[in-house]
Amino acid sequence: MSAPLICPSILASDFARLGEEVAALESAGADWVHVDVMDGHFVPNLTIGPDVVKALRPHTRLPFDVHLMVAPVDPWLEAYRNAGADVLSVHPESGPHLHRTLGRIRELGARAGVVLNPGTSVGILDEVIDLVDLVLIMSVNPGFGGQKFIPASLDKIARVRQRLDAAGSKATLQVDGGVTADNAADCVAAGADALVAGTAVFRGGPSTYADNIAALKGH
Ligand SMILES: O=C(CO)[C@H](O)[C@H](O)COP(=O)(O)O
Ligand SMILES: [Co+2]
Repeated sequence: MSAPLICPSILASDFARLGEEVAALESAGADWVHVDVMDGHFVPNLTIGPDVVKALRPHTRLPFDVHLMVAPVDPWLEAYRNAGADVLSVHPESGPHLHRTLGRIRELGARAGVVLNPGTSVGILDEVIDLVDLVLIMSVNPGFGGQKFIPASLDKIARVRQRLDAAGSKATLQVDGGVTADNAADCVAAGADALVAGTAVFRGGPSTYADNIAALKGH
């Protein structure tokens, strides 16, 4: 089993020092920077606009993995891509047309991700599997960091892994929400390739980031 990609969510970072925080993640061994975009409408929280992503871009060479919790999402794709997003992930419920949205993300030259909420069936994947470069399984309901991992997510990871393998898809399987060093290995054993973690990376301050990331990788 190879080590998972670790994608720290800057939702849990010090917003007063965001540039330094993303630079510190790179030195600490992170693989991607996960950016949670919330609109106060699709989810009950308001976070990071494209201008902030653009301002962060010169501070790290790590890919920006942008998780869009915005409805409607289509009007924002280009702005986040131009700001420096490498992956753009969308929720089917943020609509209105998932198939068109995923195609548009690829047209913009980004990797296209689809996000499955805890209450969203994995069946929707079958309809768009050829259009996705990443599947993000939410292991909490979206909107806030610091929530508890929903144990049933492990079975869902395994079911999505099976579907991706059966279809010959090389899409990355990512898990987001309540991921810690205690459940990371279970997520990987179930088939995850990439783990998002906010609280588990940032909670001890910058001197702990490298150890926290290593622990999530299983070292
Ligand atoms: O998408 C998210 C919430 O909607 C965040 O990425 C997620 O909650 C990460 O934070 P933590 O690791 O603290 O749970
Ligand atoms: Co997220």
